[in-house]
Amino acid sequence: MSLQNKHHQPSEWSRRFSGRSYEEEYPPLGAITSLGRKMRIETSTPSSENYFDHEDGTKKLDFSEDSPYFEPFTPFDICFSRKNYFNVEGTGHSSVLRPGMVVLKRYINVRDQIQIVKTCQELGKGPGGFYQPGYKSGAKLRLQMMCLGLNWDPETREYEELRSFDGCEPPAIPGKFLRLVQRAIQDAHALIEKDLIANNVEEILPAMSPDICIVSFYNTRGRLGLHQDRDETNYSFQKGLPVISFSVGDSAEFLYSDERDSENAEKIVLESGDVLIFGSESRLVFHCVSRIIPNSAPVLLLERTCLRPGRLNLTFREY
Ligand SMILES: O=C(O)CCC(=O)C(=O)O
Ligand SMILES: [Fe+2]
Repeated sequence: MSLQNKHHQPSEWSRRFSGRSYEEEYPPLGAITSLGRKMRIETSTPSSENYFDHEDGTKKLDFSEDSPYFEPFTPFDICFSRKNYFNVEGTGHSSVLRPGMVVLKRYINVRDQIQIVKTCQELGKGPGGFYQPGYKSGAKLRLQMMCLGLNWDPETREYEELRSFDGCEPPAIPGKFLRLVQRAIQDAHALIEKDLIANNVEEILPAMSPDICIVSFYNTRGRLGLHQDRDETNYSFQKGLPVISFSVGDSAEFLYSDERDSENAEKIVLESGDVLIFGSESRLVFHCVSRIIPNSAPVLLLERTCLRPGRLNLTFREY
C-alpha cells in the first residue's frame, strides 16, 4: 500500500462532501513543483484521465486552470486579516451621498479614535459631563449626552452658556477635535471636486468653525428618532453651515430622508472612524439612528480604552 493510501482511505463521505473522486481529492504523491499559483505533481502511477504522457515516459497531472486539479495556493498568513482585527469589513467608500452630504469612510485612524474616547471619557466624568437628557414630553432620550463649547438643551431646544439643570459650564472643545474637523472639511471639498468635477466646492459645502459639539453615547439598545437639526441660528442655516459628525465604537444604522418618513429613507452604516457631513442643500435633511450594531467596534479601540459596548457620536456645528 502506498503512503498515500495508508493515510487517506477513500470514503463515501469524502466523495459526497467534496463532490470529487478520491483520486481527484488526493492525487498520488510524486515530485511536487510549485509553478507560481499552479501546482504540478509528477508521478508514475496513472489513475485518471487527467494524466497525460510526457516525452520522458512519466505521467503528469494536469494542473492548468481548466483542470479539476487546479487550486490556487494561498500561503498561511501569520497575522490576522484587517477584517478579523477590526471585527467587521468596511461598508462602502467615501462618497458624496447627495448634494451637500458627504461620508468619509474610516477617516479617523484608530489612534485618533482612542484619543477621542479617552478625552470624552475624562471630560464626561467631570462637571458638565454625561447625563441622560429628556424631551419636553418627559420622555428620555435613549443615549447619554454631554455638550462642549455651548450647551444644547433637548427639553427647551435652546443653546445656552451654562447647563440650566445644574449650572455647569460646558467644557471647551479640544483643539485636536477642531483640527480634525477642519481637515475633514478640506478632504470633503477635495472629494466633491473630484466626484462632481466642481470648482465651487464652498457653495456645495461651506466651511465652518464649530462652537458647539454634542457628544452622545448610545449603548447597544440606544437610538435617536427622526429629526432635523434646526435649533441653530438663521445665520447658520442661511449659509448652509454643515453639521459634522464623528462615529467611534460600534457601528450604527443611520437613515436620512427629505421627508419626515423613515420608511422610505436612505440607509448607511456609520462605522468607527467614519465622518458624515451635511450642509447647504442637505442641512435640514431628516435623519435618525435606527440601530446600533453590537460587537462591531474595532478590537484595538476596545482593548486600549475599555469603551463600553455601544457608540460614541460627536456632532460639531456653528451656532
Ligand atoms: O448619532 C448620530 O449619528 C446622529 C446624531 C444626531 O443626529 C444629533 O446629535 O443631532
Ligand atoms: Fe441630528
